[in-house]
Amino acid sequence: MKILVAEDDATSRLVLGATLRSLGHDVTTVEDGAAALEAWRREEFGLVISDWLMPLLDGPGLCRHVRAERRPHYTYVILLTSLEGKGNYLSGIEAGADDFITKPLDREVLAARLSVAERIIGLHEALRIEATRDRLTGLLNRGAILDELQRELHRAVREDGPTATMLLDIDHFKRVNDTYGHLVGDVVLREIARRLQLTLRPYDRVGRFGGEEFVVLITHGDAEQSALIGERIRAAVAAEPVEVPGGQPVSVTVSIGVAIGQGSPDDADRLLAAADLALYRAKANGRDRVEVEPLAAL
Ligand SMILES: Nc1nc2c(ncn2[C@@H]2O[C@H](COP(=O)(O)OP(=O)(O)OP(=O)(O)O)[C@@H](O)[C@H]2O)c(=O)[nH]1
Repeated sequence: MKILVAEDDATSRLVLGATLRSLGHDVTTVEDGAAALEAWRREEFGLVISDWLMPLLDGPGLCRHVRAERRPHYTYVILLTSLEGKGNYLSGIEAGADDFITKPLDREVLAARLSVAERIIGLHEALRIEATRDRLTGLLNRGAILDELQRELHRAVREDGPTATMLLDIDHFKRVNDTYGHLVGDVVLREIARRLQLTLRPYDRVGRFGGEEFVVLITHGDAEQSALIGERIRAAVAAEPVEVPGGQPVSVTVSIGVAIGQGSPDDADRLLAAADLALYRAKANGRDRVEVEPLAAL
């Protein structure tokens, strides 16, 4: 497990770091709460073990920041304390800590608490996946891809670069359902999702927007590059009919609308509306095609 240790006492820091490493963990140690917060913002840690009293930012203060700044993955926080008394434990929990370990440290107690931490982190992760995935295709669901779009817009603003949003809709999908039945329709949806993932780079994100509509976010996508990617997706879908268990292969095509944004994090709705407009044009112009909508005056 990736663990961040915040402890101002050099000897305790050394001992705790060495013990955690000997238990097989990947450990980063820092000497105060502010450095811990900086490291936590920079990297992903499953677990933070923090001393209570530290210069600059104390353990509960660090907890409050960790809980206030939303991250996709849960961070489990254990506070180290030699302080006694219910009041303190309660204020630590209220600040967002998950558990306490009393100093001086006992290796067996530490190992036991870490296995509880791993169990809880695993449960959080399972819940997160359940809440963000589309059951049928395994892609991000509507809520999750909209969250990703928001993050992508913040990144584009920070880096002062473009970002592209693509809306993709299977052509005449109702006919597929009507002709072959819903189960075959589902096979087609799953196969389109698979081809989309194969065609995209690992850092581009794809989600099911609803029904037979998908969203693709192209990081750093300008108009020219996004049109090329859209074309690659279109061709990958049209290239081969979808194999269906026990039935005839089904030929499908997709229409794609692309919108380019480079403005404010508040542009999600405008970007989606522009991509929808381009998609409408792609449908009106004969389907199985890509249309790009440049975003004017963002
Ligand atoms: N099998 C299956 N079908 C779905 C699912 N979600 C939506 N659909 C179907 O998708 C079809 C969408 O049809 P329409 O919106 O009329 O559009 P279309 O037939 O694709 O035509 P164009 O978009 O104009 O090319 C409907 O028949 C829905 O029942 C799903 O999860 N599984």
